[in-house]
Amino acid sequence: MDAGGGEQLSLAAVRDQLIREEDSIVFALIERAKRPRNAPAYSAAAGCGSVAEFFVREAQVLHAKAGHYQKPEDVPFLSQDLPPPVFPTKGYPKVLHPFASSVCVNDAIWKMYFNELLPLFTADGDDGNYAETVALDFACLQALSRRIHCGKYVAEVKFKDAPQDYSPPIRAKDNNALMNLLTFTAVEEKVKKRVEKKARIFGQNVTLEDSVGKPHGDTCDSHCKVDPKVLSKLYDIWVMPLTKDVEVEYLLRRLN
Ligand SMILES: C=C(O[C@@H]1C=C(C(=O)O)C=C[C@H]1O)C(=O)O
Repeated sequence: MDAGGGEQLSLAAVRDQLIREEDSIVFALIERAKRPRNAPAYSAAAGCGSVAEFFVREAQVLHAKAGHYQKPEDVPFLSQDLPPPVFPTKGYPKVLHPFASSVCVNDAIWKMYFNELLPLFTADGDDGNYAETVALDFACLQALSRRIHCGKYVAEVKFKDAPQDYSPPIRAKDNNALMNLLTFTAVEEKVKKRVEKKARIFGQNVTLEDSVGKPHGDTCDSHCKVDPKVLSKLYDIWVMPLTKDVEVEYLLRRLN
């Protein structure tokens, strides 16, 4: 994470990075929405997995060889053993507890994405473009996973800022108390509103005839490439809760 790459890891810097990750998620969903659902890409073929599983496994091998998956927020899907990088990698400052690399909620992200989210923002249908479709899915999965696993940095900063508050529930393994401590409802409300607005702005059709001062409200949402409400729902019921699960998971091991 860029915010984790500098000398000072601060909550403001990590939150700035999360805001930047929103752009990647909104754009990835907009790209995927170009294609219909294309359900056959997700059903297992005889003897092997689906096109989507095949693509993700093979793409991750290539990414790993190129030097990806070295940072704690870059976590592969499908519990895959990956090859080492072919080229020397720069390394990253070790600002997190060593256990950070084993905190992973990608199984939940995978299920959420294919079972719940995809039907909300893709049109019914099958245009046969499965290779392109699963490449777009991979981009969505990676963007979501990266954002959610940045929760490790959030947790580290919160712990460092108030070890006296976090240490007792960590020692007591009190998940609920930790969840309450790390939750900032006002911040979450802003996040939901901002991603909805980003979907509205990034997903509009841009034409040279656009009139200045045209309203960008709910009235034009039906023309957006991804329904802005889907973005706020995605963050509300999946992205933020999973980020907080990562935070709790990280904190529970912070004193080991
Ligand atoms: C990530 C944070 O922790 C929690 C999760 C949030 C999120 O996923 O956007 C926002 C606020 C907090 O409830 C944070 O405090 O910034």
